[in-house]
Amino acid sequence: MARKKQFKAESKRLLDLMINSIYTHKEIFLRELISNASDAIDKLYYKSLSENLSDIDQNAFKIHLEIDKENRTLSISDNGLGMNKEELEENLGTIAKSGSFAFKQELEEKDEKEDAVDIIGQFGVGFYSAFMVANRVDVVSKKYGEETAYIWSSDASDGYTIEETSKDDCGTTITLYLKDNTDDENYDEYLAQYEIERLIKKYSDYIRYPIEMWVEEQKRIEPEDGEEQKPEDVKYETVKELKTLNSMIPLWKRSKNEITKEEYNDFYKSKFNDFTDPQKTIHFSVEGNVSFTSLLFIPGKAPMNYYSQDYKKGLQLYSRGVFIMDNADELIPEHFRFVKGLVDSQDLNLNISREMLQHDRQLKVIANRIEKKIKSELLLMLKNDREEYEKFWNTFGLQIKFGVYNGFGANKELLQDLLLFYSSKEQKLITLDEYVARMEEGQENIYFMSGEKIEKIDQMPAVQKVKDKGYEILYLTDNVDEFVLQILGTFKEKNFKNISQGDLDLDSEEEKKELEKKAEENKDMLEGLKTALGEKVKEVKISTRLVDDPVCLSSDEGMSFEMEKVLSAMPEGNPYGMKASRILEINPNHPIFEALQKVYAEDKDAVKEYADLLFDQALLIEGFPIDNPAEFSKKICEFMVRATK
Ligand SMILES: Nc1ncnc2c1ncn2[C@@H]1O[C@H](COP(=O)(O)OP(=O)(O)OP(=O)(O)O)[C@@H](O)[C@H]1O
Repeated sequence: MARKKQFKAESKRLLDLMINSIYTHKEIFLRELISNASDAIDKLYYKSLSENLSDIDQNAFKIHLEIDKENRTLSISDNGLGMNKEELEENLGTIAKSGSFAFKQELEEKDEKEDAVDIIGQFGVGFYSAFMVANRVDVVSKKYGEETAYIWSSDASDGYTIEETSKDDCGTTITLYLKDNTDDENYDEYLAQYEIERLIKKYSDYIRYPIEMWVEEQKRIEPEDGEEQKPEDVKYETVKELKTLNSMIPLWKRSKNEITKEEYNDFYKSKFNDFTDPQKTIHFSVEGNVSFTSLLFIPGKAPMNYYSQDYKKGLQLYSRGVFIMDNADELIPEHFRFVKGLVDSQDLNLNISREMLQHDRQLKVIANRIEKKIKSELLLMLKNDREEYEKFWNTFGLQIKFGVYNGFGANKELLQDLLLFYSSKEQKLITLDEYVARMEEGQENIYFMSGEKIEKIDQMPAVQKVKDKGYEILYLTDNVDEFVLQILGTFKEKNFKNISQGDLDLDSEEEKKELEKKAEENKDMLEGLKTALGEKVKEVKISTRLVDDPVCLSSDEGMSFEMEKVLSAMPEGNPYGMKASRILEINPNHPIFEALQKVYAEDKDAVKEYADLLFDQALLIEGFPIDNPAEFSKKICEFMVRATK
């Protein structure tokens, strides 16, 4: 009879804690046991290399899973280094004692580089996660090079036993006696082949040794005569076969030039559930204080839920090929939230459950490198493949614009070179850099005009004058555009200038004098128009920005018409009633100006009707609703009738 040894008192408490508190998901027990098996094989592999062992066949290394439904057990076997009696006692009898960690340290002390092995274990607790799903665990182990095998057995509550047993080859078999099902928990699922397959794919797909299991699959029975069969005649048989459940080598660990575009695309589509090929794949490794490999994708299409709260940004995280978490949020900045992909690093500080990262410096370093890499790849695309970049821009440009605006412009320096706006001159999208590079001599500002559509903006009265001067204008059609330019403030020391706001200052000294004279001569009439319009306008003045059109509205610096419209369109409305100032500008070179002068000279009050009509016209041109459309229409008709009398 084996002598029963007791867990130390603290160990018992710790074990209880382990079983009930460390992990959120019971299913990770399999990940932990597979990782241990892989570590054990790594150790034997290392030993065989360093001691030149001829009886070790490296191609035979494997992990084997077995489901026994009758006895409700699941076992995990490896042909790794195994443990002798002392090691079983040390490693499995002492919680938080990691033989694997000690092994790794030993190697490091010997200055043997870590890449010889890729040991996963470090805390010395993973094994006990088995007790989350099992009420008894047997560990049969035989150490390489030793004669005797031992069985360690425990039901967690009442200590453990170690006895001699027999085992042919070196390695370890861990058998879990699954707990009885409860109302909340169905432990039988760990006896289901598909569930085990799913868990291996999810957590242990890139363990570098084959994980095998006998599986039952339905196979079609081919007719003997080889003839075509009708679907209803097709017969199936259940076939048992030994199947390797994991892919072993992660795509990102393979050399870049060996991977085809198709492989990348297929990987992306299956991993991130997309039907469309990614627009861009970025695969890179960084060596240094924090080493990592990253495989990133810019999707070809924005996901359906991209602009909703359901969308979760973040990258998948692997540590030494073991899946740690989905959507590691800190790894990707908000302005690149469309990027999907993963990071694999052995330098991460994981918390004990390996379900979370410690929020530490390493993580920041990785996130920084990723951000820079995405930016530089986008810039390269912009430079070398404009068409591709525009495709990207049409899908995710809005996100970049929000990125500039958000956080009071904290990321504007990083993102400003990625911006595109429509150019009046080129009639296509251009960068701010391109705009500035071809500014006319003496041109001080980067001109822009906002509106609903390019064609509409192009028709706006104020646009003509700037165009006539030979200056390029950026046409802004997204709500966020003006806010973006406002937060940028300047670009390459050039100011942004809204051509419907403030003084454009495009006239020569002579022209200015001429206009001042006209304003002085018509001072009374302009005041009369202002009085007629009352509070609706801040001022009525002679325009310096109109060429062919009779009137336009302009605003002071500060709030622009476009911003007012954006605020009013917000779900909560424009709560503070913030409005752009309205200045009615009249073209002194338009026949309407002469007509006004004439009417004013004959009957000062008659000018009021003209004032209302002109103001309503200006509102309509600017895309604002008018107060009284019926009245407007009536007046137009009256004028038309009058004109024919
Ligand atoms: N299949 C196995 N073959 C050989 N040794 C094993 C096996 N499983 C566990 N061990 C030994 O038991 C120790 C404790 O395992 P446990 O899973 O609790 O911790 P760990 O793997 O070292 O660290 P972590 O908590 O990070 O997983 C391991 O370090 C290893 O020395």
